[in-house]
Order: sequence, then structure tokens, then C-alpha cells
Amino acid sequence: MNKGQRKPVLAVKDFSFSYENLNKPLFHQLSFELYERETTLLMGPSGSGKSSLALCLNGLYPEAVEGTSSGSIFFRGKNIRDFHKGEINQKIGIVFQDPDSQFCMLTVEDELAFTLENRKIPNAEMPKRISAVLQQIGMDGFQKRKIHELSGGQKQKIALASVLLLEPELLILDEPTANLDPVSRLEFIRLIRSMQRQFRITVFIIEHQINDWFEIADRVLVMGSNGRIIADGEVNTVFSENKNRLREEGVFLPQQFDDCLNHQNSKSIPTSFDKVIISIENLSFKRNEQMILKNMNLEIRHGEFVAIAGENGAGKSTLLQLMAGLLKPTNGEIYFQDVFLHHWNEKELRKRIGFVFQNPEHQFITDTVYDEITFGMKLNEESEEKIKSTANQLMQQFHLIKHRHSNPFSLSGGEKRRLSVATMLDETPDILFFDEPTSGQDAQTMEELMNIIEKLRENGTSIVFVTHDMDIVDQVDRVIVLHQQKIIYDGIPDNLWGRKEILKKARLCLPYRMKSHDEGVPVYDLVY
Ligand SMILES: Nc1ncnc2c1ncn2[C@@H]1O[C@H](COP(=O)(O)OP(=O)(O)OP(=O)(O)O)[C@@H](O)[C@H]1O
Ligand SMILES: Nc1ncnc2c1ncn2[C@@H]1O[C@H](COP(=O)(O)OP(=O)(O)OP(=O)(O)O)[C@@H](O)[C@H]1O
Repeated sequence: MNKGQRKPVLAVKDFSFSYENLNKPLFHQLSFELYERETTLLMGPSGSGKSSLALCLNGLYPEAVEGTSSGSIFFRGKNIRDFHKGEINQKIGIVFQDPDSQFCMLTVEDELAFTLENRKIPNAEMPKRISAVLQQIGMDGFQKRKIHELSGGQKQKIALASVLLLEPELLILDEPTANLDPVSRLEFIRLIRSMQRQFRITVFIIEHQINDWFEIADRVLVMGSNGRIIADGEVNTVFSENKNRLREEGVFLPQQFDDCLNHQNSKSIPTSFDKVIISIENLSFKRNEQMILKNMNLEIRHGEFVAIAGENGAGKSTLLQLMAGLLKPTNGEIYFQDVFLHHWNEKELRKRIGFVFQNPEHQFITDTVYDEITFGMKLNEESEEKIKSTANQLMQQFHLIKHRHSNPFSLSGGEKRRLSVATMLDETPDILFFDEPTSGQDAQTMEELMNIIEKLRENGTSIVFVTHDMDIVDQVDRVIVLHQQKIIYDGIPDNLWGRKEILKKARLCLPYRMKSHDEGVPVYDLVY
């Protein structure tokens, strides 16, 4: 049966949407259809309106925000406005970009039971279903854990489990794997594929990078910065016919279409890594009596570009926060420039150490983008002139000028992350800690971020960041891999790629430039 004869699950007709505080519509007269058992990827530059569209598709917007819409959205032929409240949210399940905004209960078990209650599943059946879904996402045993005490990736997995329990007819996933370790990401994609075969669900995914989804995506839609769909069709056709336009828009091209891709290695920057900036001696750290890091020794040198990798929950964010003095070791010592970290004056330390959180919202303390960027400079009593010119330069650099008066919490995911990085660069720090700075960024911003990092390094700043992106790890001077409270690898990335047993233990995979040697094998089977 061709598409002309098939009935769409979802039909969007001439749909436009505007936020009241923006002077023009975010997107205009969008028309497209989604079909049963198809997987459609929505791509587009950061801020183009992808998450806003997802929230319109399941009827949450425009009611839940100050916004207006025109046109219609039909679910199996019925206007979504004509469904009873709550009914449409079960048919169309959505996982938000920020899992924190999804949770309503304290523990994992209560959160998942809440979904089952809404589906009127009998209480007696719940433990079995909860255990089964947690097993599917590799988190059985986490039932009693408090959600706010989970790592970023663990939270994302719980948000995904919750929507899987809903068994919706249409599943909308907004950057669902951004915080997952590489193997969890591939496992999740496989799970979606098998669920789709089993339950005939339709899947709509918002993603910046298509590489992992390439094998299962039937179709790709691209939203342009002009608020219109600029490409729609089968994956190969879209990328081969629109390569230049998509590149101009800052959209990531799949590996096989990206002829500009090369293995850039930042080791070319002349740096002497002799002087130690951070030194860790016999560090141990416990949380709620659980040992997270044990007897760790580590040195970071001036100008070094270091990545920290490892599976979800391995302790990467914890290590970063300890090195930045945001957490105190249970045992052992950390020195910053040869002085005990906790002997430093707090104000002086914050000037010298920059820290970008995994969740950018944890960093925001003011009501506008401008105030956020100038906050540190005002605190340091910089001149009015310097504050203005630095703020303007940073807003230009991070494409935030048009949002200068916006509330940081109303920005798109990528814009929030760019703001959180910009606020750290009002001065050149001695060391900059980044917790997954590149996740959720479009191709253009990613490239610009890497350029900013290179410039900082030229000025001697050390960069230490946590990432699940093996292509970024491929570009650093040194990679540290954490596993079961310890460092199991510390060296150059090129040597890591040959250490299959380490990759396997830490649930890492190879960068794409190395995977491409095995052509013809589906990417999700190419973990080791
Ligand atoms: N609640 C809101 N009020 C006002 N403006 C908003 C609100 N939410 C989003 N915006 C603005 O709408 C634009 C689109 O945001 P949206 O989150 O839909 O983009 P996106 O394409 O998903 O971006 P990203 O790839 O960065 O996640 C952004 O410029 C954002 O600042
Ligand atoms: N506030 C907290 N209270 C108690 N335990 C916590 C807290 N935050 C994290 N943990 C636990 O500490 C361990 C390490 O968490 P951390 O956030 O450092 O992991 P991570 O390697 O950064 O993970 P991810 O890749 O998922 O972001 C995890 O088992 C997590 O559940």
C-alpha cells in the first residue's frame, strides 16, 4: 500500500505557532503526516522550534504557555483538541528534552507506578511491569532510589522507562539519548526498533545527530531557521539532495554524507604540559554510604585538553565537581596550583575555575540572558564599559543577541547550554570544567565551541570535560576512563581505541571514523 492509500496516525495541517513575547511566529504553516510503524527524525538548527513543535503535537502547547496557534493537528483523523483531557497524552507519549521537567514523584518506583496508575493497571501487576521495564533499560534494582539522587543519564533512562510503560501509539522523543553512555544509546535504539515491530508504534524523534539512528530512520524532516520544513523524505534522498543547504543551516550531516569531516587533532597546538594545575591524592568520595570514587590519584597540567568518559553513573560529574571544589572529598586531598583546594578564597577560586554544569538550569540565577552573562562581572566590580562590551561580544559569539532580554529558562535546550558556557567566559579561567558541553548542540555551534576551546588553550587554559561523544574524545590530548570507582584508562585516545576490553567494561564505543571501516554492518551492531 502506498502512502496515498494509508491513513496517517498523525496529520499536521497548515499549523503555525507563536510565543507571545516573540515578534514573529516560530513556525509557519507546517503540513506533514506520520504513518504507523514509521520512524521519523526531526532535525534542524538550535532554536528553530523543534521542541516547541513536539509539545504542540501532543496538545500540551499552546495551552500550557503564553502562545497562540493556527491550523490543525489530527490524531487518527480526530482533531487533538476534541480528545478528553489526559486521553491524548496516553495515545501520544512524549519524553521531554530535560528529564527533570518530566518527573512528579520522589522515587523511581513511585514515578513508574504513577504512569501505570494512569493506565489503570491493577496494583498487583505493577512490581512485575516496573521490574521488566527497568531491566530493559539496564536499571533493575533502582526501584527505591530517589530520582533527584540519580546521575544525568540514569534520570534520562527513567524518563524513557516511564513513557515505554505508557505503550503509546505515537512516541515522541526529544533528544532521548543525549545523556546516555554510547552502549546504552545503541541499546535504547535497538529497544525502540523491537518495540516498534511488536506494538506497531509510530516514532517521532528530535535529534541533532542522525548517525546512531541512521539504520532505523525511515524518514527525516528538517526544520529550517525560517520556521518552515525545508526537507522531507527518505533519509538518503534528503541528505544527498540538500547537502549544502543543510550544512549552511548548521545541521549535522550523517557521517557518510559529510565530506568535510576529517580527524582534527588538537594536539597540534603547541603547549607544554609540564606544570601541574590540579593534583589529586588518594581521593575517595562517598554518597549515602555508597562509595563513588576510591583511592584515586590524578594530575591535570596547564593547557591540557582532557576528556572524562565512562558509563552512566560511573562518577564522572562527581569527579568534576570535586576537582572544582564544589564537593568535598570524603578522604584524600586535592591541590589547585599547589595549594589545598579548600584553603583558597572562594571568590578568587571562582575567578580561576570555570564550571559548566550538565544541566544548564542549575547555573541560572537571574531573569534575563544579559543579567546572567554580566552577573560575575558585576560581582567583581568591573567597569560599566567592560561589562557592556564583554557581554555584547559573548552574546554575539554564542548567538544569543536576540535573546538578551529573554528569561534563561525560556530558551531552547541548545541556547541554554550556550548561555551556561558564555557565563563562564567573562574572564579567561585557569581551568575550565565542562559537564557534557556539546550535547544538544547543532553542527555549527559544536564547531564554534571547539574553536573557542582551542583559543582558550592557546591562552594556557586547561580544559577538562565529561562527554559521551566518542568523536569528541577522539580530538583530545588525553582521555580518562572511569569504571567501578577507579580510573581504568589514562592516556591518548588513539591507544584507547585498540583496548577493546576497556571499551567494553566502560560501555564506550569507537569513534565513527573507525567504525566506517566495517561498511555494510549496521551501526548498532558495531559496538566492539
Ligand atoms: N516558553 C517560552 N517562551 C518564550 N520563548 C520560548 C519559550 N520556549 C522556547 N522559546 C523560544 O523559542 C525558540 C525555539 O525553541 P525550541 O526549544 O522549540 O527550539 P529547538 O529547535 O528545540 O532548539 P534546540 O535544538 O536548541 O533544543 C527559542 O529561540 C526559544 O528561545
Ligand atoms: N545527589 C546525589 N545523591 C546521592 N547519590 C548521587 C547523587 N548524585 C549522583 N549520585 C550517584 O552517584 C553516582 C555517580 O553519579 P555521577 O552523576 O557522578 O555519574 P556520571 O558518571 O556523571 O553519570 P552520567 O553519565 O549518567 O551523567 C551514581 O550512582 C549516582 O546515582
